Amino acid sequence: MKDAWSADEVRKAEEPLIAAGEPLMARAAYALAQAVLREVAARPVGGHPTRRRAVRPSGVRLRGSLGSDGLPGTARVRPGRSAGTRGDVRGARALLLVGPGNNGGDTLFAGVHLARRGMTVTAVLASSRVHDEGLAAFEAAGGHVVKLADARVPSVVQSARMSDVLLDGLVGVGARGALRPPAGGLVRALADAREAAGERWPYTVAVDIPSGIGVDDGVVGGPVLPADRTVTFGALKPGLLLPPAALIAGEIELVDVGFPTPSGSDQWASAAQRVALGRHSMGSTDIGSGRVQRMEPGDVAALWPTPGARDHKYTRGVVGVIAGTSTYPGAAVLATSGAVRAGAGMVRYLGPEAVGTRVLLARPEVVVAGGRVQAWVLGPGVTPFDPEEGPDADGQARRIFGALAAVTGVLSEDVTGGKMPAVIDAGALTMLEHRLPAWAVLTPHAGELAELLQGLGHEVDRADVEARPLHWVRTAHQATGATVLLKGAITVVAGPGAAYAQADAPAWTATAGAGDVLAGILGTLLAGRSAEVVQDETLAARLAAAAVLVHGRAAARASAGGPVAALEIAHAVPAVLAELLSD
Ligand SMILES: NC(=O)C1=CN([C@@H]2O[C@H](COP(=O)(O)OP(=O)(O)OC[C@H]3O[C@@H](n4cnc5c(N)ncnc54)[C@H](O)[C@@H]3O)[C@@H](O)[C@H]2O)[C@@H](O)CC1
Ligand SMILES: Nc1ncnc2c1ncn2[C@@H]1O[C@H](COP(=O)(O)OP(=O)(O)O)[C@@H](O)[C@H]1O
Ligand SMILES: [K+]
Repeated sequence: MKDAWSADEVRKAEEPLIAAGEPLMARAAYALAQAVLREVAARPVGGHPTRRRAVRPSGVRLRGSLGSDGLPGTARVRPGRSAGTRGDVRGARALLLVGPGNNGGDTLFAGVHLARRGMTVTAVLASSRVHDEGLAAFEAAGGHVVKLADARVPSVVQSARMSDVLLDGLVGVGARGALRPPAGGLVRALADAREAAGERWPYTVAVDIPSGIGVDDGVVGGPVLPADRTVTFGALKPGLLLPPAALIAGEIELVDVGFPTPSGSDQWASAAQRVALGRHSMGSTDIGSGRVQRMEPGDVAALWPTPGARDHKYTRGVVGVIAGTSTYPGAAVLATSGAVRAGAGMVRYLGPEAVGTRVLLARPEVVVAGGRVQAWVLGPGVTPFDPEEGPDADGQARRIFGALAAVTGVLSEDVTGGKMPAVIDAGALTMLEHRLPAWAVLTPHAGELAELLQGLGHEVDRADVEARPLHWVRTAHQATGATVLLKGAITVVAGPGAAYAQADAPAWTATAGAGDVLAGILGTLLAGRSAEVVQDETLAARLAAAAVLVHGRAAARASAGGPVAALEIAHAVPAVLAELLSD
C-alpha cells in the first residue's frame, strides 16, 4: 500500500527530528541532486535526445557566463562540453526556481551538489526572502543567482529553454492556495512555453511537490509547471496521488529522510498483515482523515476471496445482477461477464427475458432466475426515469428498488432476507431515497457524481467534480453514508476513515461498457466477503480499491498498448488474478 500523508502529518513527523538536529534538508538535497545527476548523466552528448537546444546550430555551446540581464544562456562561450561519457555532467545546465521557504532551501543545497559536479547552475530567486544558509552555500559553490524582481520573465523562460534540467523549488508543503505573484506569473509563462515546446523542454524536476498543487487534495487551482519527476521527501503527499495534480507530477520518487515511522513499506506491510489476519483495524482511528492511500498489486491477495477445499458455490458468494434493458442489453452481458470472470461462486441475472437470453448466449454459467444472493450489482444499462423507455425499464426499476431495500434494510421482508452489500451504478444512482450504509458502493463517473450531488442540494457540475474529485467524493460519502467510487483516469474511493486513489488503467480503458465490467468485478468481491463487509464498515472501500486495481490491470493486459474492448477487460481478469494471487 502506498500511503500519502497530509502536510500537517508531515510537519508533525519532522518536528522531533528537526529538534534533534537531524540533517533533513541535507538528506533531501542530496537525494534531489542525485536524481538530477542520474538523469543528466544518462543523456547522450548534447542533452535531451529530442531537444534541439543543447547543441546550437553553430556547434557553439552556451555555458557558464551571464548575459546583460543576469541570466545565463545569452552569451556564447567556448564550444563543446565534455558531457557524453556516462556520469559526466560537466557543462550541463540547471535552472533552479527558488521560493522563500525550506523547499527553496532544499533546491539551493541540491544546486550546491550539481555545481560541485561541474554543472552550470543558476538560481532564480522568486522572493526577496530566501533560505540564507542555502543561498550562501550555493554562491560559495559557484552557483549563479538572479532575482526575479530584476529579471524579466521572458528572459527567465528563454534561459529555461536553454537548460538541460529545471528544478521547481518554489513552494512545498508550506504552500497555501494557488501560486501568488511573482512566482505564479513565472510559472504560468514557463508552463505555456513548455506546452509550446512539446518534447523540446528541459527535464523538469519538482522538489517535494509541483509548486502550486493542493498538497492535501491534488487541486490545481492556478499555474503549475508539469514535472517529469517529483522527488518527494519523507512521505508521499495526497496531491501526488490524486487527480488532477497527480497527472502532472511525473514519476514520483520518495526519499527517506529518516521519519520515525517508515514512510512506505514497513508500516504498510504491517497494515497488510492485519488485513491478512482478518483484523480489519484500518479504520478512522488508524488512518488520519487527511491520508490518501494507493493499493498496490501485492495487497490484493489478502483481500480477494480465494476458495478453499471446503468451499462450494454458495459459500463462495452469489452475485445478483440487475442490469440492462432491451435498449441496453450489452450492459447486462458486460456486468455479468465481469462478475463471472472475477470468480463468483454463482451469478444470477434478473431482467427482461430477451436480455436474459443474450446474457446466456455470452455466459452460459449465469443463472437467469431469482434466488438468494450475497451481493447486488444494480443499475448498469438501466434508465429508470426515461419516458422513451418501455416497460423493460420500469420492470428493472422495480427490481432495483426491491434490492435497494435489502441493502439498506428499510424493509424487513425483502427479496433476499437480509442486509447485504451492493454496487450501485449508472441508473440505480438516480434511485436513492434513503441514507445508505458503507457496504453500499456507489460507482459514478464525474457526470453522474455531479448529478447525485445536485440532488443532494450542491451546486456542482462535471467540471467541478473533475477539479476537486477528493472533495466531492468525500462530500458524497458523508451525505449518503455509502462508500463512493469515482471512476476516471485516476479512480478515487472514499469510505469511512479512508480514501484511495488508483491509477492502474491505460487511457484506452475510457470506452463504453468498461464501467459495467468494473461493477461486475466489484460485485464478486462484495459477494465473496459479504458477511464481513456488513460487519466492518471500512472493508467495502478496500475491496472497491482492489476491484479498481484488478480492472485496471486487466484493461492494461487486454490493451497491450492498443485499443481495448470492454468485454476483453473481463476476459483478461482471470490471468491478472492468477498472477496477483500466486505472488
Ligand atoms: N518534511 C520533511 O521531512 C522535509 C521538508 N523539507 C522541505 O521543506 C518544505 C516545507 O518548507 P516550508 O515550511 O518552509 O514551506 P515552503 O518551502 O513550502 O514555503 C512556504 C512559504 O512559501 C510562501 N508561500 C506559501 N504559499 C504560497 C503561494 N501560494 N504562492 C507563493 N508563495 C507562497 C510563504 O511565504 C511560505 O512561508 C518541504 O516541502 C520540503 O521541501 C526538507 O527541507 C527536508 C525534509
Ligand atoms: N483516461 C482514462 N484512463 C484510464 N481509465 C479511464 C479513463 N477514463 C475513464 N477510465 C475508466 O474507464 C471506465 C469507464 O467507465 P464508465 O464511464 O462507467 O463507462 P460505461 O458506463 O460505459 O461502462 C472506468 O473504469 C474509468 O475509471
Ligand atoms: K516545489
